[in-house]
Amino acid sequence: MCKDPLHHFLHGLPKCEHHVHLEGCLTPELIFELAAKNGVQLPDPGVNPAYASASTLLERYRRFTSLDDFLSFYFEGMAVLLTADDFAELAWAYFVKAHADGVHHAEVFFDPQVHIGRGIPYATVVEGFVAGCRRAETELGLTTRLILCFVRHLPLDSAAEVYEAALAHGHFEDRVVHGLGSSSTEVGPPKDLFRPLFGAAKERGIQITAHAGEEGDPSYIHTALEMGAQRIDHGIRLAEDVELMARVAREGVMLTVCPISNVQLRCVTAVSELPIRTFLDAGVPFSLNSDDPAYFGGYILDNYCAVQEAFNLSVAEWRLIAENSVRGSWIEEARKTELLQRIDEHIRQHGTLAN
Ligand SMILES: Nc1ncnc2[nH]cnc12
Ligand SMILES: [Zn+2]
Repeated sequence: MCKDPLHHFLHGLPKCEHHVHLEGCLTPELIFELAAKNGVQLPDPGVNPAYASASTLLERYRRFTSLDDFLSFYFEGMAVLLTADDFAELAWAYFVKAHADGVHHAEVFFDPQVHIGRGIPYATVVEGFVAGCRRAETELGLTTRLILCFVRHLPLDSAAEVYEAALAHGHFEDRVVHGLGSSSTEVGPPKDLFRPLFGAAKERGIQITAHAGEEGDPSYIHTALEMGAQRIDHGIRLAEDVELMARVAREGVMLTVCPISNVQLRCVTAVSELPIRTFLDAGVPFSLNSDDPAYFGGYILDNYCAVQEAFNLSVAEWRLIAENSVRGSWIEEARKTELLQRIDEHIRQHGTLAN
């Protein structure tokens, strides 16, 4: 728990999370547990000593050197997920944590291409994650949205295959899958790799978001917007291009910022280096998120607290962040109104105590 006097206020502040990878909620304990249950061979600790135990794996997670260094563990870890129940258990574990942190609405990413690549059918992955979402809605009162991420380290054909699978199952029409994203390694693959798929999706009215400007320079953000992205995941390097930043503010494009992730992956050396103040001053809407909480050692409330400790924001600024998180969510107007009222009530009850 953080020491800031605003901790209690931040805990109860109604939150929306828009940037969390369900596979990034796989803790070392669950990796070892599922590997044993499913008879999956983890990497040989003789070759990679990090895999000696759950605690050595966790220690290794504190020493990521880059996005790609993290991704190698992230893609290795998810190999233990085999059955629909495994995916459901993973999603449920995240929602329980998120609910305890004051999340009311969660939009969650998943990477079907990677699971298909290791022989798990698309339908099994979605069945499990949807079961976790439905349980969170029924038992915790959350609203949830599943966002299918294309991964940039695999060929366009494999992204097209999952897009076709989602279409064939009617998952966009039925709102089982609410939108598309793109993630994985940033600098290297063509910036506009998913242009044909995003173009086709846009014509069908499917929502689009894209990881950009995490390690890559602002031109990655520019390209993502040009391809139809309505939100930008991370986007921290936007502050390096004042003109583009003014456009993002003018168009109300929300950034889904992940402060602890950015420190853990060495995009910045401390949360205080993030352009939070710059974005507030420029009118750029953003939400605060956990990205891959099991790997980075912090869920959403830890991220809110880290920002508070670094920037000492006012209650009015927290109101703006919370309200923008609602406005940038892919939910119906009635749900937005309800969440905005909850924020208002929380601030009227606890805001003056926090000041
Ligand atoms: N931080 C991140 N950036 C890009 N792809 C990811 N996949 C999971 N976490 C990611
Ligand atoms: Zn991410």
